[in-house]
Amino acid sequence: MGPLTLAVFSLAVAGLLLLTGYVVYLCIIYPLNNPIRQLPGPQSKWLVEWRHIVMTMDPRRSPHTAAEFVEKYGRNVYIRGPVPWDQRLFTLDPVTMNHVLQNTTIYEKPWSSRRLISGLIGRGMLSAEGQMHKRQRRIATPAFSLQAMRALIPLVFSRGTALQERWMDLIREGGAEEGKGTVINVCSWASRATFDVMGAAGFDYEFNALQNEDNELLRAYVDMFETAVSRQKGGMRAMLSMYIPIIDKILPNETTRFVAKCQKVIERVAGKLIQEKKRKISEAEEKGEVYQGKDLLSLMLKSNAAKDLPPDQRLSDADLLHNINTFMFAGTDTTSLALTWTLYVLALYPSIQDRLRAELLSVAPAADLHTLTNDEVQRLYAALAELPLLENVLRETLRLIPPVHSSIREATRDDVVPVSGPLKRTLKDGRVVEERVSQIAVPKGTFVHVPIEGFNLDKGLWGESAWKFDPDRWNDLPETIKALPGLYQHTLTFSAGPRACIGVRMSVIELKSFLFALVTKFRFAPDPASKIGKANVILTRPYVAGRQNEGSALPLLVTPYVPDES
Ligand code: HEM
Repeated sequence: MGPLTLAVFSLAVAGLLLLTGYVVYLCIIYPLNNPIRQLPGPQSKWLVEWRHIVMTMDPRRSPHTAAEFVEKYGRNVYIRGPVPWDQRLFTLDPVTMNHVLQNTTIYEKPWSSRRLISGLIGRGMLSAEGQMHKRQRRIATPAFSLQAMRALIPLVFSRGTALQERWMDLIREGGAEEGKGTVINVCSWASRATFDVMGAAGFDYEFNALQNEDNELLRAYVDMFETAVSRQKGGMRAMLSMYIPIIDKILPNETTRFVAKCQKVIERVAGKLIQEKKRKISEAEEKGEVYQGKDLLSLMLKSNAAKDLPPDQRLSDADLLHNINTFMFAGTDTTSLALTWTLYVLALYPSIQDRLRAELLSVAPAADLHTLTNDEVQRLYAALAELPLLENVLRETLRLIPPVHSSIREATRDDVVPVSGPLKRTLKDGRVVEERVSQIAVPKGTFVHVPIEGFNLDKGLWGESAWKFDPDRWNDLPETIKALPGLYQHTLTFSAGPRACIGVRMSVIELKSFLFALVTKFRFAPDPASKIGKANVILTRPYVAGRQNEGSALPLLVTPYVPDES
């Protein structure tokens, strides 16, 4: 063996030893020494552990799991993620949760989930951390102000009216007899409508998804997001790509090639839109005018060009494009699923549906929606915003079926988190004892599971009826609720703290406007041929039992509402 070969060999051996040492540390030493393991929790004996994730994240099981955890182990529980170094704190303690969600410099989104998002839509607000995130959020905040959102109301209403008209067409085309309806997959239509809203409101672009789904940019977004959804269901390769992302580069498969193709289309078409917008803004400036664009992109470009913004705080065109992608990803299916689930619960509770319709009709203008002027639409929305049952129905559906089921954070340094009550510990002989402590140690690298649905459905906080749809509960909330963290009505549906949803106002406007357009024109009833189940595939989606492989669907019997029938 020559000296060069020997050196290469020695280096390779040293590298292998280092790698083995690191793997041993990650898989054995770090997990065994993490004090989080002292907390009680379900057993785990395996190197690769999926059961805890399934128990806590599958919406068919998760409410039972959370209730059982609180009963058996208390509100701070140790669970395992899929890999041994994924040591998780599962907390249903509002004080602990508040600490984690407020302290965004300590608790970040884990590298693996950020990579997954950024690999798809780039480094927008959803996946950025630290200064980069702050910069993006600062530039975007004015675009989501109350005033900016109000300006979008007529645009949102026009898409609600278009959806109403499309459903009327479907009922006519279905050849339903007078007074009879047809079965409509409300899930896919709600999704098309929210894509149209986001195209127009996000970057002044008409997808025309309610007319057909052929638009090149629409197809790129829809196909790319669907690939992400199907990947969530997907086996060993998906897991390997999550933890060892370079695999996608070295061994691209059909999925990675397909996503790259969609990204190219988005870069080309949406990239051109950004350039056109910039041109329009500077043309207006040259004429001494202010460009009047009301869409999120125009408003972000304006705040990005503000004279008092230091140059190192400005976003590049790539950052802007990634944030447009982020709004498409974070703002379309979330809202369409919220609408879908609301129509579903209204179908299950016809008396509440009737009460809601009566309330909506009490503010309905005599003229058809599409004939209203912008001012009339604004007045109509102002009246809708004051309706108590509409507000309660929305709060209650968003509480009961939050589209984002749960989230996750990782401690980027050692921390101690406050806890509100005694901790339970399971002794070796199986006895459970309670210990009075005010905080627990959370070492760097520990994951914190954020059970959004878990908090929203907690019977200890919301009372025995927590799992039931009861919009009237909002007229008389228990005191325990008012101390809960949450951006929206004491629920975690839109998360909490500096990383909470930026689009909450926009989605409420969409949901109220769409509910007005749909519930005043149609009656909704369950489709007797379809049993609906829930699954958490990135978001909590409806599926028809036995037909899960056809994708997310929620067929409802939709019948035109005839005003004098009740
Ligand atoms: C019913 C509808 C919606 C729900 C339930 C929802 C829920 C959420 C939740 C739970 C988060 C936090 C995610 C996490 O911590 O992992 C979030 C973040 C976010 N949402 Fe929404 N969202 C909705 C609509 C929208 C809309 C309409 C937009 C934009 C147009 C939007 C844009 C965003 C963005 C950009 C973030 C990241 C914020 C940040 O990290 O600073 N969302 N959303």
